[in-house]
Amino acid sequence: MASNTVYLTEQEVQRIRTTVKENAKKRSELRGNAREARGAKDAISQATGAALMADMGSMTMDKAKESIPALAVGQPYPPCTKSVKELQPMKLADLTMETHHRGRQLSVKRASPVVMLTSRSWTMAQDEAGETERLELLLHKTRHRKDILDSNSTFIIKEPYFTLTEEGEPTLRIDHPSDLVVLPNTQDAQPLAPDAAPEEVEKRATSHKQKGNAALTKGDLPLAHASYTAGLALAARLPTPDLARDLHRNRAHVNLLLSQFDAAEADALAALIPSPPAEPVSDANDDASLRTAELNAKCYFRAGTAAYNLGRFADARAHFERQLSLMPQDKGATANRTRGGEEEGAGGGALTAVTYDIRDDRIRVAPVGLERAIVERTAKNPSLIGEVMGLYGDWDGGEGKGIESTEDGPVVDVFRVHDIVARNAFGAGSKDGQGGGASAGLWIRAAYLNHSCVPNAEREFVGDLMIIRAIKDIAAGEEIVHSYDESGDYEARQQALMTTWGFECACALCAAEKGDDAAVREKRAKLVREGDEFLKSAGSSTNKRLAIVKAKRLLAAIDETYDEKKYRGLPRLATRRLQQWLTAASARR
Ligand SMILES: C[S@@+](CC[C@H](N)C(=O)[O-])C[C@H]1O[C@@H](n2cnc3c(N)ncnc32)[C@H](O)[C@@H]1O
Repeated sequence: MASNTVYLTEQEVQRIRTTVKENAKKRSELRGNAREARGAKDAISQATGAALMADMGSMTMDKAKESIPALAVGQPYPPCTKSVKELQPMKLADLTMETHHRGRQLSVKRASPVVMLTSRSWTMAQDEAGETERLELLLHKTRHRKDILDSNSTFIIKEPYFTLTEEGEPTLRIDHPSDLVVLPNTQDAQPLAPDAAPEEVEKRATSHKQKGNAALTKGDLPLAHASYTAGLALAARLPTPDLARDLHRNRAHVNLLLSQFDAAEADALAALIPSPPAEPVSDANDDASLRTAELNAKCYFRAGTAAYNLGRFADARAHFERQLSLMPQDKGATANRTRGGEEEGAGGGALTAVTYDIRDDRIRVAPVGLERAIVERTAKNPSLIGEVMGLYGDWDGGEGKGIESTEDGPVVDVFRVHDIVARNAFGAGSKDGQGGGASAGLWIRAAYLNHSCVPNAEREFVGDLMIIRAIKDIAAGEEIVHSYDESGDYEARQQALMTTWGFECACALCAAEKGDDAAVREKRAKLVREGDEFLKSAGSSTNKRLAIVKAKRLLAAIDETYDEKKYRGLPRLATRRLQQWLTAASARR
């Protein structure tokens, strides 16, 4: 994104820098020190008070204060790449300061209310030995729109990281969602004997299905999903597949609602009834085949919706075509089919944060809502992980590089997502990505396009649909390039490209501008600034004729700074905005 530099006062910048650096120093000095035990009673009452304050704050003005969180970034570490089974259990008493306890796992339960803040939530947790410690979850603190910590389940923390909060308080801190495993609440599960009679198995599986349906009606999607899954485990033991198909079909629907599109498509296809042959139903008396066609059409609709949301438009179209061929009279199917072929950006989440990156000492505004949406979407849909993680980012994942799952589920490195978003996201609704992080999105295919100041393509948006449009003839095999930053001022452009994307542009235009005399460049930059000032006031000018004369004069002055021969065939970016204004103003006259 071109405009992710935030304008803070020098004092504020210094304060953020100093705090983050001092914290980093303090943390490194404490590394390896033994943890100090906490008094359970005090710890719990501290969390209870803070939770109350946070709740009250969320209803009052304090929310605004927390709604732009400040986050220190640039000290990435990989997520745990082992399964819980492969890790050695440890106790809270074994924790040492500023340590990633590699190869270990910690089992705790929540012992206090959850303090829910915008970018993080925390609680006091207790292990079996009765020790208490603070546990904090960053950014990715919700699952199924519910705070993960707000649960009575057992939490397994994989390779726990024990550190200090920004305020200097010791805490267990979880950045990668996959480092926290929430054990299902198995209290009421009574396993069925392996040799139970099929009637008994069917009865139990049906009861899970009914429980799932009831949960779905109430909107309790996680419970509906768990119930259908429990039902499926039993239905697999039955001699006939009908109940399993029903459960798959229902779970496909829940998976769609949970944005688990990989699983939704797999469920929908597993629910297909293979016979009678998939033909249009012509004989209305044939109830059984009509019912089969209806059910299969439903499956194809769910599979199509899933594929569409995964950005696999050809597959989505194929599924919708099948739905349509089974139920030609179904108008919904026709509408769905026409949607296949649209491009989609993974938008979502207007939350922004001020970040201080320790690596380059810079303060930026990061669209952390987008990061969170991408982490959630990829973690729920593992088929997308490779595509997203293949994009360019500074942190390559370290030891976790290329690892997309463990036995416990998908693994998404949040630090890599952060860096990828910084280098690859664009703001929808404006060509240059200006407009802050609120409407930012990651368009995976477009993100593979490189920059040139002499582009052969431009991006445009229709809603969240990004269109890459050729602006000149492009030969077969020629690289398609667009401009990340169209600033007419060479220095400003180079600075934006370096700050946001980390490279120095070496295109023909930059080579020519770099070769210009410093005095010429300064003169041009000064005229561009003058032009910008002029454009700001030109709209309100009462004497249009005079304004046009002035614009033409400025344009001629900028033009003069370009050497005719050297700039032959190259765009004169510094003149662009004035040119555009003049064209529009002349047309209006
Ligand atoms: C949006 S990505 C473009 C795709 C990227 N090249 C890749 O392979 O994933 C932006 C990154 O590509 C590189 N890049 C893009 N245009 C470039 C150019 N003209 N010169 C050098 N590096 C460029 C920079 O590293 C930049 O941070």
